[in-house]
Amino acid sequence: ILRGSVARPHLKPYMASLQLDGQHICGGFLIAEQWVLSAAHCTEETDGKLFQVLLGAHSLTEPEPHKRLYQVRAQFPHPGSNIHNNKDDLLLLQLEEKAELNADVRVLPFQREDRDVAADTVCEVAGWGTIDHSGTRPDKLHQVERPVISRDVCNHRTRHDGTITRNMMCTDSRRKDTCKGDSGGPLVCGGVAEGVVTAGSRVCGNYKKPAIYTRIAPYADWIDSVMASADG
Ligand SMILES: O=C(O)c1[nH]c2ccc(F)cc2c1NC(=O)[C@H]1C[C@@H]1c1ccccc1
Repeated sequence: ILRGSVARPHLKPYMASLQLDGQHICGGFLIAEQWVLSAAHCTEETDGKLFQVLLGAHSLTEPEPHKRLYQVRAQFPHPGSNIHNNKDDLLLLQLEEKAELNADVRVLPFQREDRDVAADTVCEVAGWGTIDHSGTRPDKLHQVERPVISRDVCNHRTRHDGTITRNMMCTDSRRKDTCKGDSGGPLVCGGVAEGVVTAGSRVCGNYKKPAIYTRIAPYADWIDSVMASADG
């Protein structure tokens, strides 16, 4: 998160850190007791290894009361996701067991109504991604508020030039922005997850390249079917 602030500890109890060998790779969030939603691109360099999912954390390194690392039973990248573009950039992770819910570990509801969030709506996004242009990696969760920009503005020739589909949405990236390591985290508007930070490589903090999110509502049926099928 560029030019945001340290989050209030454990006030975003749905946040997950997707890790490999103890290293934060991407964000994610708890959508059900045994399920975390993230971004499919985050699995690109894992050569088949499964993530571990850290829940209940504020600091990535310090001991905290409800912090717990969960094994993943199975990972389900959206079948339409691919390395060439940001389409269908969603990943469902089934935890090895149901997460123990408490003050620091809670499910975040996601939007099921497929209607665009109005431009200028201020939403918030959090993560353990880079916090400056030198790529400094924070130990504590950071957050930032960002206004939604319309798909037409985001698709302008000088911005994302028509690549933003109706299954995506954008926020203004002037100065304050998401960045590497924040991918997979939720864009929360009015207490509901409306989008997932896409994990395609992208410049951060440049107003010419707004942040891109996968809208969740269009995928509600896919999410429900995967959770129902995998004895979730
Ligand atoms: O965050 C992303 O956009 C993104 N997209 C990817 C695609 C493939 C892929 F193998 C990884 C990623 C990845 N995450 C990262 O590189 C994470 C490792 C870097 C990081 C940055 C800040 C703080 C901690 C760790």
